[in-house]
Amino acid sequence: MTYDTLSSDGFIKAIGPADAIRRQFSEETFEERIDCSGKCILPGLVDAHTHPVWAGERVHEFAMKLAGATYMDIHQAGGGIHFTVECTRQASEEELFISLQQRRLPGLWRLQCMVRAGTTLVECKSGYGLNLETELKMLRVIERARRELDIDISATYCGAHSVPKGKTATEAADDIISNHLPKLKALCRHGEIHVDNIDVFCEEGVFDLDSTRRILQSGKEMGLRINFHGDELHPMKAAELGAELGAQAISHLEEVSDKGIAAMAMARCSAVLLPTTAYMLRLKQPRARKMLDEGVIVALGSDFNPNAYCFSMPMVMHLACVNMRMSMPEALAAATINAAYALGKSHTHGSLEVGKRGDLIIINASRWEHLIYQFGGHHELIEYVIVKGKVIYKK
Ligand SMILES: N=CN[C@@H](CCC(=O)O)C(=O)O
Ligand SMILES: [Zn+2]
Repeated sequence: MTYDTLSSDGFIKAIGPADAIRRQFSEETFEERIDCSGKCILPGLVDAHTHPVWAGERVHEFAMKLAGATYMDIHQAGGGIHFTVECTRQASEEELFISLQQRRLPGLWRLQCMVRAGTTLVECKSGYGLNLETELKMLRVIERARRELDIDISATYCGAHSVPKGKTATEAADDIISNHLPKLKALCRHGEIHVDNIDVFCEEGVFDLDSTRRILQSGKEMGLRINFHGDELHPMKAAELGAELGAQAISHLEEVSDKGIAAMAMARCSAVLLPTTAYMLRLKQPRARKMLDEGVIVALGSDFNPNAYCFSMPMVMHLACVNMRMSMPEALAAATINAAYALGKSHTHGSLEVGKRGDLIIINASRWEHLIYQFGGHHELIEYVIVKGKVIYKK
């Protein structure tokens, strides 16, 4: 039996057997009809964690890591996030925007690459400015992308991505709370930018638990959803903190404690797992199975950033299955409805249901599992990417 989905004004109007849909809508005219015989229709993929706005290359660091340097070795030597911060501070707003959407420079057309890999909703973080001026520049670039591009965006303020040179974590937290957040609030109120989530990199040598708590609490008080980096390289009790603060999501969690997992399940705080990073940095894998068994809402993200350079949610799902032992249905749910949950959008995004957004992909395979099974094969498989009923990519 074949099923048709039909969208009107960007929302799914009906789903059902092709014959019934044809009968029901025989009087209607359509902009486009797509014959999907022998193909699969899936919800558009949702990427719950990315850092797509930055300038400067870090390909040289990949070689350093292959030679044995750890993420923190490079960070503490002034590379990593610090290097990207320097380059991003120097880049103009236009240069940063171009890196998101045009093919001008090799390797830099990031959101379009994500769309080609099936992503229809993506979380985008600031966090390579650290000072107010550059954080706002990044948020304006994200806002412009939100208005001008078809891909749907959830915007995250991540001014606490690293402690700026010359400041302690406490001083950086004070600056964020007293200067960044009030400015952000004013700009959001005037509709100049739109920010959905607040993020902190809670990690040994970056933001400690107390500074993380203060920043997240202040963000929450101004109406932002808490969605932060925690328990990645060291156990920080970030999961316990997130559950206590009512966080919507915590990312990474390679080092989460048993108590943290239980607390997240209880608090309905989702875990955004990032298989590319664990793979790239040869970290221990997050305990996806235990999280799933205990009822945590497990989502996936590409973590696209200069450290983990991957646009592709199909590859992320493949890594989640092989390295984190998730089943293919679990990985698909994590890259669609659960990722939408992590962004507070599961009521409108992340599944094909009448009344929800018409965000979908059509793959040229008779079984949907091919999208995960064919590692790196998504360019061949994905024929259409549709956002709000509009074809935004056609192979
Ligand atoms: N862990 C912190 N932030 C990023 C890495 C950012 C960078 O290295 O530029 C992450 O999620 O992996
Ligand atoms: Zn990240």
